[in-house]
Amino acid sequence: MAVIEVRDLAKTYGAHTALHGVSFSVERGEIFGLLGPNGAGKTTTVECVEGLRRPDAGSVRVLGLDPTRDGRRLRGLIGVQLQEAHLPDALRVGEALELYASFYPAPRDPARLLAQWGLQDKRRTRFGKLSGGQKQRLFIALALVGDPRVVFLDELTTGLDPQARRATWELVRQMRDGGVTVVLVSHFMDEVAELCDRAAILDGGRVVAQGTPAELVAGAGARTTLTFRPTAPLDLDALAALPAVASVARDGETVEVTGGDRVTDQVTAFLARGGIVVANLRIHERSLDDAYVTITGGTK
Ligand SMILES: Nc1ncnc2c1ncn2[C@@H]1O[C@H](COP(=O)(O)OP(=O)(O)OP(=O)(O)O)[C@@H](O)[C@H]1O
Repeated sequence: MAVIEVRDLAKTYGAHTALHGVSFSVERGEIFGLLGPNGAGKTTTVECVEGLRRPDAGSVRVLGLDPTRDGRRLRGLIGVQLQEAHLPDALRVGEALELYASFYPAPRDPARLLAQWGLQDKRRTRFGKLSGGQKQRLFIALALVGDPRVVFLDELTTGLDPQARRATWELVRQMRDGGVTVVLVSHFMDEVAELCDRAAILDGGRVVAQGTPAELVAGAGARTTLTFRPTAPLDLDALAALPAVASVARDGETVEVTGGDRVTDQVTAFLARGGIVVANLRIHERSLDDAYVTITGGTK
């Protein structure tokens, strides 16, 4: 069942159209990514879904509720990761969680959340004294304290070291495995490839691609590129006729072949059949990062 259903969402700020009919849906228990370059419309979209912004046209349903009409009820069911500026430096970690817990009818136990997010030793530490990673974990704990069914995470791991990023990803998976639906706004393709079950790429206020990370990669064109230098004459037409090969090009002595899933097997078998030894063989598998650059024209 779709937990979030967005249809033909449109939003204009003065003369500037930020969203031109955005549609996507998020299923229960998914981690869904929203990607796109600066100004693509991610924040506007998420704010319309959260009920913080009123769309000009289109429809949004979250857990069956209309965020513009049923905003109060909806806010009790969703969690939003805050940005840093929203907490005063003097507030202690434990106080922040107790305060946010007091806003909800059936909050999670703050002490358990602190332990779960590795902040039990920081209960009495003031917000201003936390490291970047600890602040991030506190924001996530605050987003979860109301026991939400849908959580919105924005720039989840910005500023975290590689180890802290991986630890955060693991906690987000645990969140999902506990039945929470997660919407993740991100600029990091490795994060999306690692975490998201599905994602939509926004560009210029439109959804330009959506699917699983693997589908996004496959949809952006040839998946694999092989380059090599043959040490004997090579029949390029016969190479191009192999079923998995999409293109063959020669640049000086180097041959570049692109193609689908089986291209590496077919090209190496072809070379072996002809007894052709190659030098400098390189195989590049298209990543989500490559696909994103192709889809959005290179900006992040
Ligand atoms: N309150 C506003 N008033 C006027 N224009 C706005 C307002 N908020 C956003 N915009 C414009 O709408 C477009 C979409 O902005 P939005 O913040 O939704 O993009 P974004 O994808 O979240 O970008 P970023 O990655 O930079 O956060 C941008 O061109 C932005 O300048």
